[in-house]
Amino acid sequence: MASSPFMAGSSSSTVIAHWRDFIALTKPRVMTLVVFTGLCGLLAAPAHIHPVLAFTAILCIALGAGAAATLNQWYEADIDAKMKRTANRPLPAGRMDRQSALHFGVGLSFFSVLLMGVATNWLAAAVLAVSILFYVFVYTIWLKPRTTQNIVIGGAAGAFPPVIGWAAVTGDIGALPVALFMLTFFWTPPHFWALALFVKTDYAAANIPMLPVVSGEVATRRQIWFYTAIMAVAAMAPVLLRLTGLIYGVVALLGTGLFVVFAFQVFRRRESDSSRMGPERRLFKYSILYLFLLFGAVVVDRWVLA
Ligand code: HEM
Ligand SMILES: CC(C)=CCC/C(C)=C/CC/C(C)=C/COP(=O)(O)OP(=O)(O)O
Repeated sequence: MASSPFMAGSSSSTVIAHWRDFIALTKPRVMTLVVFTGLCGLLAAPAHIHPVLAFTAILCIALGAGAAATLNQWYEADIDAKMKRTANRPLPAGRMDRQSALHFGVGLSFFSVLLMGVATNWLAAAVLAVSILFYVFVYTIWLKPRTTQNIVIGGAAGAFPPVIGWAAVTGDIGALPVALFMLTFFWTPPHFWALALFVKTDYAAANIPMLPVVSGEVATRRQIWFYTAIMAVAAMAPVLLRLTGLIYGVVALLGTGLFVVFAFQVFRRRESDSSRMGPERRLFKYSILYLFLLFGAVVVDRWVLA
């Protein structure tokens, strides 16, 4: 126990971490969807970019998101140690010292933003910087330990990638990436609170004021339903505003319809069901597929109907 590097005297004790632990710090599974939404923002833009520059822009989004995730874990090592889901991460498990994680996170942040600026443009680099800073300072450090609305406001960080992808190609920010930002922004509460309903005890153990812990399950189910309704409007907005075409319209209508059904099942249930496929788990898993589908449809729409 005394050798756990984030505990007493942690910053001076050095553990030689395996490269796999550095990868783990970047939360690669979560980042697949972050990178995908960034890629779709880039591919939906009405401009051409050299494939090498496009690849570099997406790499920068991946590295920036990974840097933000690393700094989140650097800051939260003690919290992660208290939750079953996160206790085996490199820092709480003692496979890496905090200083290495800090250097890695800060270095990657600067590298991703500077490379983005040099390779594409400084607007894309600035938005990337804002999303990293937002995730680390606004969400992780400021809101997460303080308010049940932490993920609503803090979730904005995860909604920036389509804006960054678009800006990397065009040098500006159009109506479509703003609409995609809104979609991801209002998608985040049902995505996260569905999960929080079945890992509630974890957050209670770590003393994090997540909505189900503080306000209870009924209030959480109501809020999931509320944000799903707004998300449904945001999902249909691109086609109603003629920013996308019919392919997106059909995918968004069917996909959102199913989302609404699953969210309603979560809303109607009064007691928790932590079975393998209870409504909360189903909504959480579907939320991920849903965002992949809608963002993919934006690109198919643009390339097929172009
Ligand atoms: C404040 C906002 C968000 C919070 C608090 C949140 C929280 C979580 C948590 C706790 C998990 C469980 C997996 C893990 O242990 O790491 C998860 C999974 C996931 N999240 Fe989110 N999320 C947020 C926003 C996003 C955004 C913006 C995206 C992508 C656009 C995203 C994509 C995913 C994906 C793909 C998974 C599944 C990963 C896997 O398969 O293990 N999340 N999220
Ligand atoms: C380009 C760029 C910087 C993108 C950032 C993307 C971003 C903010 C994604 C948020 C996703 C995420 C893993 C939240 C976890 O919340 P948590 O850290 O509270 O979860 P935990 O309990 O698993 O630590």
